[in-house]
Amino acid sequence: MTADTMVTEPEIVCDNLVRIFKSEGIEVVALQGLDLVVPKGELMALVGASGSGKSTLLNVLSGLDIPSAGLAKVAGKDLLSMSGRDRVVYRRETVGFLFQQASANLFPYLTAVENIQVPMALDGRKRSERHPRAMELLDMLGIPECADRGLTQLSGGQQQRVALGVALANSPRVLLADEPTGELDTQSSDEVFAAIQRANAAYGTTVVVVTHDPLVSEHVQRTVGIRDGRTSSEVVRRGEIDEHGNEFVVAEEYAVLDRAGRLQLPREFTTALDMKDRVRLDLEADHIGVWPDGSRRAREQEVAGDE
Ligand SMILES: Nc1ncnc2c1ncn2[C@@H]1O[C@H](COP(=O)(O)OP(=O)(O)OP(=O)(O)O)[C@@H](O)[C@H]1O
Repeated sequence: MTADTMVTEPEIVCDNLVRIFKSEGIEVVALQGLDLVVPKGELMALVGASGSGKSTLLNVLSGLDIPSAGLAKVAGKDLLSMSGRDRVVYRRETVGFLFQQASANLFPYLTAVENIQVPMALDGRKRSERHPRAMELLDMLGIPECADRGLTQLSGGQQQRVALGVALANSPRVLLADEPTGELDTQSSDEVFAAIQRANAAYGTTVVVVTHDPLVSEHVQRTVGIRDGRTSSEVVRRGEIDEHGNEFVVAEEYAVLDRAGRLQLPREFTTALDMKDRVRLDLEADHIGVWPDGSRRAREQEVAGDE
C-alpha cells in the first residue's frame, strides 16, 4: 500500500452498538444500534438528555462495560472480543478517563505530582523521583507551581487539571471525559477545557467529552447528539473568514442517517407539523420531502399516484 492509498483507520468506531441491561426480569435497552465514528486526533462532544445512553457509551469505550451486540473498536482494539487480561492493559495504556468529580481520579493524601505519577508507577516506572513526564504534564496543564501541593491546597479547577494529568499520565491514545466541567464555575471550566484542548493539540489525543456545558459543546469541531440510545444529530463547526478578514464560525446541523437508512427527525420539527406514526415521502431531484400523513400535499400525492 502506498502512502497515497493508505487510509487512516478512525480511532473510534461503533457500529450498531447495543447494550441491554437486565434487572429483576426487566430489560432496559440503553444503546439501541448506536453508530459513531471518531477520526484520530478529533476533539468532539457528546450531548443528550438524561438517560439517553451517554454514560453507557463512555463505559463501553473505556473498557469498563461490555456491549450486548454490535461493533466497538478503539485504537484498532475490538472491545467485544477482548480478553479480561487485554482489557486491563487497554484501560491502563490506551484510554484515559476523566470523571465529573476530580476526587474520583485522585488520592487525597498525595501531592499533585505524586498523583500524576501513580499510573506511571503501575506502568513499571519508579515513583521515588519526579518523573519528567509528570512535570511536563503539569506545565502543559498550566499548574507547575502546584506540583508539591496537597489536594486541599488546590482549587476545584486545579484539582480537575491534576485529574486530567492522571488521565494523560501514560500517554493514552484516547481521552474520555464525563461532564469534566460539570461541578466548576465558569472560570475554572474555561481553564479545564483549555487544558483539554492543549492536550489534544500537543499530543494528538483523540478526545470524547460528554457535556451539558455550552462552553464545551459549542467550542469543539463536532457535537454529536444522542437520543434514545442512538446518535441522532450532529453539529459541525468550521472557521471562515469574512470580506474584512475577520474569522467567524459557521455551525451546520445534520441528522444522522444510519446504514439501514434510518434517521431521527428533530422533535421540534415533528411536533410543529404534528407528524406521528407515519409520514409521506417525496423524492425530488436534490432532496427528499417529508409530509405529515393527511396533509394537503400528501393527499395530492396520493391522487397523483392513482392517476
Ligand atoms: N447498570 C444499569 N442497570 C440497569 N439500567 C441501566 C444501567 N445503567 C444505565 N441504565 C439505564 O440505561 C439508560 C441509559 O443510561 P445512561 O446512564 O447511559 O444515560 P445518560 O445519558 O448518561 O444519563 P445522565 O445524563 O443522566 O448521566 C437509562 O434508562 C438508565 O436507567
